[in-house]
Amino acid sequence: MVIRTEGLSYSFGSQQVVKSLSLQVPEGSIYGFLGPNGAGKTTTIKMLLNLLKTDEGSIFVFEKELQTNRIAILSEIGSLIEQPAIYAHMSGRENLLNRAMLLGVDDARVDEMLALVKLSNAAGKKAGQYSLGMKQRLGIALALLSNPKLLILDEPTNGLDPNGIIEIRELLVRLTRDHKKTVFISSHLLGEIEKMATHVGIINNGELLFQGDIKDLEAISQPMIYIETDNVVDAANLLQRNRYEVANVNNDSLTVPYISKQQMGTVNGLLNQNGITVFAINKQHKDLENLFLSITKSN
Ligand SMILES: Nc1ncnc2c1ncn2[C@@H]1O[C@H](COP(=O)(O)OP(=O)(O)OP(=O)(O)O)[C@@H](O)[C@H]1O
Repeated sequence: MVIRTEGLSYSFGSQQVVKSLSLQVPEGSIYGFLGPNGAGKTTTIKMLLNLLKTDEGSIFVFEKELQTNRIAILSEIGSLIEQPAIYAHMSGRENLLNRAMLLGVDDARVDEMLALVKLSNAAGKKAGQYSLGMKQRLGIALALLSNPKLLILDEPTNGLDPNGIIEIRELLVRLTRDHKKTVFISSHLLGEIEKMATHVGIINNGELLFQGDIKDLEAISQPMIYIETDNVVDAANLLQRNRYEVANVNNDSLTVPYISKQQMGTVNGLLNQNGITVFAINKQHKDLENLFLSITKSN
């Protein structure tokens, strides 16, 4: 494991915000650390980076205990928490050259990193004029300069537009696939993590609710077919008679588990043939809140 924690806990005063976390982050994974705002993600990340001292429990990075191997471990971690430390009056390249000099890294690596994060064309532009997405990518390039094995990113796509999110996602996939990095990324958006993570840890109120392979999460976060109709009662009865598991029944809508496009067509046909008007029918992904409910039920 690249990161392994045991019984990790943290309190701010009397409020315990991280509760006995046992994280397991495999080598080469994109590990999505998922949880709503205030769940304890940033606090956990700060402990992993030795920016906060743990109350209880232990942290192993690259199978070495963090406290007793701080310098060796931290030199192998690149991180981005909150805003990247960027000088607005300097260009992207100057920001990187400046950091390269401080780290004693070869200047050649600066152009390599600019290419990797797709900022070569904007390298001469003042970083203060970059879009939010470009700033985040410059932040990641800065974090990667020293060629760390592990990258820890706290909500790197916060506030980005869809294009900016896609650019970051593609970059992280390239980093693990082509450059053998391990990426630990926090987010409060299930949909975003599902699209790139290989492993997931889900945290709520400081507690780890789920951890495992993304495929295991998919089984729990199964999508639903959302059906809006003029006659919910008849629709529910008809679907149940046909062995569909009806859920979320409201005044004008209900859901059944999604299996395939074909099955969605069959459901639509069944309703229509029985005189039930379907105003809308679509595939609906679970949001984080509904996922919590499913996890709690399946536990
Ligand atoms: N310096 C602090 N002093 C007191 N309480 C704090 C402090 N920092 C965070 N907290 C509290 O700890 C809890 C966890 O916060 P944390 O920032 O770790 O959550 P998060 O999952 O990263 O959420 P967000 O995405 O909103 O940052 C929250 O209830 C927060 O209010």
